[in-house]
Amino acid sequence: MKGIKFDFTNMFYPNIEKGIKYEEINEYKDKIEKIVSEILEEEPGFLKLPKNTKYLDKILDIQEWVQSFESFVVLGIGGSALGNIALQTTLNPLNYNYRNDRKTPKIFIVDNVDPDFVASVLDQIDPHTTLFNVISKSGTTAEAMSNYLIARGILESYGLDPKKHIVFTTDPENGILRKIAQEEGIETLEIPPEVGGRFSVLTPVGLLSALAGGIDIIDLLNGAKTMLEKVSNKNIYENPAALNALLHFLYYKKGYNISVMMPYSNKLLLLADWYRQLWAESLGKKYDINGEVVNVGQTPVKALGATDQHSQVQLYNEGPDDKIITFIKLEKFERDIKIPKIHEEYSALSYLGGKTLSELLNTELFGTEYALTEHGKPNMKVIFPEINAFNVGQFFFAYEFQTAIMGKLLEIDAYDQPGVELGKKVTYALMGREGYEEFSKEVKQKVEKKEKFIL
Ligand SMILES: O=P(O)(O)OC[C@H]1O[C@H](O)[C@H](O)[C@@H](O)[C@@H]1O
Repeated sequence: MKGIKFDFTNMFYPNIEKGIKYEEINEYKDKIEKIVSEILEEEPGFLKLPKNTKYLDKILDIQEWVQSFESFVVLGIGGSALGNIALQTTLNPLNYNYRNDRKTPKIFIVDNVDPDFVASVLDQIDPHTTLFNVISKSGTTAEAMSNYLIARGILESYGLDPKKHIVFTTDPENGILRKIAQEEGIETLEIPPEVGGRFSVLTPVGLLSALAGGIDIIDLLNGAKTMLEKVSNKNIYENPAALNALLHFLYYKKGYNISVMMPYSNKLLLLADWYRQLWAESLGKKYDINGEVVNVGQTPVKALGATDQHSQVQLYNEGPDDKIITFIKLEKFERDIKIPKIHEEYSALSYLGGKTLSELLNTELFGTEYALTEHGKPNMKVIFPEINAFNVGQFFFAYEFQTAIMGKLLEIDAYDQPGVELGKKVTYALMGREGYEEFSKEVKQKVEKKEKFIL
């Protein structure tokens, strides 16, 4: 069958000595059935996306305009950037201005306020031929807003009409971007109110820059749609998202607090960055749904094969039993390189001659998998037959669904992120935002009173 596959072989006992036993899975069979039914019934926002053509139509309507620019610059952060970055690095890695005989803009994603970084992007674009896509669900995030103000300032300094160079992606009603759009007639795409940032890659948040970069967004959504069918299966043994969630949950209960995602493909690497936000913000929670303090969560970590074999794998093999490793394997690379048969006289080199790099890389993956298993460390694999929009759409959707299930298993709200508020509030206060005067004083006093220890 077409699409990605999940290989759980090395998660189970006796392949892994301390591995999960089938009896443990069986105990949760009914619970998983109930959870999957509940999610399908509750239909959290992201669930509706693969079938919703409303947003797709709107984006396709402006395709020609969007692709008439030379540069397309996303200004957003967190859920308003990580999916975009993953899509571009995975499916538009060369980011050419000319691709498949069709002119598509070069995509830049500015997801920080590091002045050196922002300036380096601005150095590369010509405002006359640039479209800025300001993405913010809330329409208040300081990083996205300051970069918007900078972009707008530049446009105005060139005497360019912001309406012709800016498109907003934001909530249909709330936030300052929506207000500006209404007052000034700036083209604006909607983020469905019920879809949170980290679940929004398949909304206009991710789709517009994807389309701009020449990615087949219809295939992307088709992939998500087929995965929705697959993960709607209530039988734990036939539902990869459910089985993956349950395995992560059962290991978590045994002290496996870390989930490493390790693609053996540079193009697929940043799927792991997208996953980090999804898993961390959705599941890292102080309170459960009943308001009890639980302090749960599993720390997502990103690694790259084979690079990190020479940096992290020592720890993964011999360190504490606290990690689950998910490899991402690519079966068919877009290109391959044959290693020349030079130095046949040295056996330390001659074994490589005549092989391909993809053969070497996937053999290394096999070696790492084998070693981890021998060391008794649980590991699994997501297999991409090849990199295409369909498979990437499947991946996004499977992990979103898995996160929803894990949230229910942990009995927490997987869709909020109250833990990020305090830091934001402090920034607002210290940057002088109206209404934060008292809080600013409070913060300064608290910091002053601290016994300092600076070396
Ligand atoms: O899209 P925005 O409203 O600008 O939010 C961007 C990001 O900001 C916050 O800090 C949240 O923790 C993220 O979940 C969110 O994706």
